[in-house]
Formats: sequence, structure tokens, C-alpha cells
Amino acid sequence: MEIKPIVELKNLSKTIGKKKIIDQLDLSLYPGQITGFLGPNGAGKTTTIRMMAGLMKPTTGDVIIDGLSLRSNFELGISKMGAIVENPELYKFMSGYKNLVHFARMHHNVTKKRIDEVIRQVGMEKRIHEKVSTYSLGMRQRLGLAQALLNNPKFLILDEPTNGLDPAGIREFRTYLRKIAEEDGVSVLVSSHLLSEIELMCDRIAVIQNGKLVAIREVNAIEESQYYIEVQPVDKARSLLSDKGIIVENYQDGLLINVEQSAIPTIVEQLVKQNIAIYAVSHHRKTLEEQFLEMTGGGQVVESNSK
Ligand SMILES: Nc1ncnc2c1ncn2[C@@H]1O[C@H](COP(=O)(O)OP(=O)(O)OP(=O)(O)O)[C@@H](O)[C@H]1O
Repeated sequence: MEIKPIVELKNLSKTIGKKKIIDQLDLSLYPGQITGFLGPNGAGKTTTIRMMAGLMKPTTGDVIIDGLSLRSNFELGISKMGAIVENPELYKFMSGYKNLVHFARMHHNVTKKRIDEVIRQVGMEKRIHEKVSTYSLGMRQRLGLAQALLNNPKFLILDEPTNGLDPAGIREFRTYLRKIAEEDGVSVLVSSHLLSEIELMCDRIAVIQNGKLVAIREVNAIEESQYYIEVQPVDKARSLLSDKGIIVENYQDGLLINVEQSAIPTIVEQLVKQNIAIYAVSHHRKTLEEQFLEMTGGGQVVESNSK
């Protein structure tokens, strides 16, 4: 049986002034699946999300939510979507529970039973009657998630949801998100510019660069093509690589870059040309293993070049 997508972006484009910000984007999101929306700053994530959330009109193309076109069936289509959790707006001096009751009034038909259900789904039963001002950042994010789930959405957009959370908070958030996607069959889109965050939370990754969708991959496949490079000066290398549209993250003393192995020699050459010293290049997934092998005398570095 073919699984129907919950959300479809069809040939979506946005031009502002003379600038084509989003260029013919096609993307399908499926029930129970968490898709990461990854791209460097300025790639067009926010603009795409705004069009998906009905906050901005596409120049061409359409967003289909649960079979409903936002062009021709806006209100009903949008009612299937969960609110964006981007630093959720919460009333600090009210309890978590009162916040949820307040937000429930904005929708039709949110029952007390549903409120209790979302509280359970995000694991907030014990603290829900305490004031939000006493909550940790992680708990606030989970309350934001509960709020977005009130109207039983089929589709949830989370824009940089773990901003500011510590690793334990991220892990916890991820556990609840997975449970919700599986239990309710919700399709989730998580936007981020951090590959490490997407890797931990998502089943699949859609990569956007310069307004174009450049790749859709399963998480395991993207891990395969991640490399660690140790360089000096790091900042110069980072800006040079991200100017080329490569997704770069700081990692230990160097950078993690997401490229195919075949691109490595060209990258090394370009960095060296800019007087950037390269001390090591290694396949990221092997790093721990390599460290272990080095300690035991059998280390292997894919390529190294020191000044
Ligand atoms: N109203 C606007 N007028 C002109 N240009 C815009 C407008 N909104 C966005 N842009 C440009 O469109 C591009 C994409 O912006 P967008 O905010 O969607 O990127 P992003 O991937 O969400 O980046 P970030 O992670 O930094 O938020 C950027 O180059 C931005 O400068």
C-alpha cells in the first residue's frame, strides 16, 4: 500500500523584489516521520516554513496539507497544522496548565481530555500546576510542544526547537518528539542549521541551499558523508566553506563538513591556497574508533597535511 504524504510542497517559489528566495521546491512529508530541514543561514528555511504555515503567500506553486490546497482551501488546510514552536510564547506567571487552557480557547473543540493527553505526551504531569517561571528551558520547550499539539495536528513544524537546550534537554525533547510522531502518526518538520541536532532527532533530512532543495537523504546516508577537518585558523576556513554552500559546524578543534569523499581533495586544495593549515581530515564516524586505534598503535588518518 502506498503511504500518502501529509504535506506536499509543489513547485514552490518565492521572489521578493528581484531576488528568487525559494526556487521550485518539491518536498513530501509522511505520517510518523520526522524530517530535518537543514541549511546554512540565509538558505531559505524560514521563508519556506512561513509559506507552509500560511504566513506568506508563495509567488508560484502550492502547499498541500492533508490533500487540501492552501491556495484554494486555506482555512481547512491550515487547521491541520500545529503551531510553530519557536521560543513558545508562554505566560510565566500562570501555571503550565492555565497556559494550555488559555491556548485551547483559540481552537474549536479542544476538550479537557485532550489537554490531559498532551500533558502526558510531553511528560509534564508532575509539574503542570506549577508556575511556568519555575520551569527549566527544556520544560518550557515541552510545554510549547504540548501547546502545538492541542488541536490534534497532522503536521507539526518546529523551527530550531532545541535552541539553548543542553545535551540532556535535547535528548529528552527528542524522546518525546519520537513518541508523538509514532503514537499519533504526526508528520514533523524540524528546521535547523546544525547537522548534529538534525542527526539526533530526524529520520530523514532535506537539505536546502540558496533556495533550492539539493538533497533528501535518510539520516544514515548523511552520516556516511560527514568529515572532520582540523584547520587553522578555524573561523577563516569556516566562512570560506560556508560561502561555497557547504554545511559546516564547529567540532572539537576543527570543523565538521558535510560533503562527498570525492570533494575532499578540491576542498583541501582551496583551503591551502588561502593559507589555511590543515592538520587532519578524517571520516567523522570513524573518529572515536581512530582515536582508539591510535592509542593501540593502529591509527589511520584519511589525509593529512601540516604546514
Ligand atoms: N523580506 C525579504 N526581503 C528581501 N530578502 C529577504 C526577505 N526575507 C528573506 N530574504 C532573504 O532571503 C534569503 C533566505 O532567508 P531565510 O530567512 O528564509 O533563510 P533561513 O534559511 O531561514 O536562514 P536563517 O537560518 O538565518 O534564519 C536570505 O538571503 C534573506 O536575506
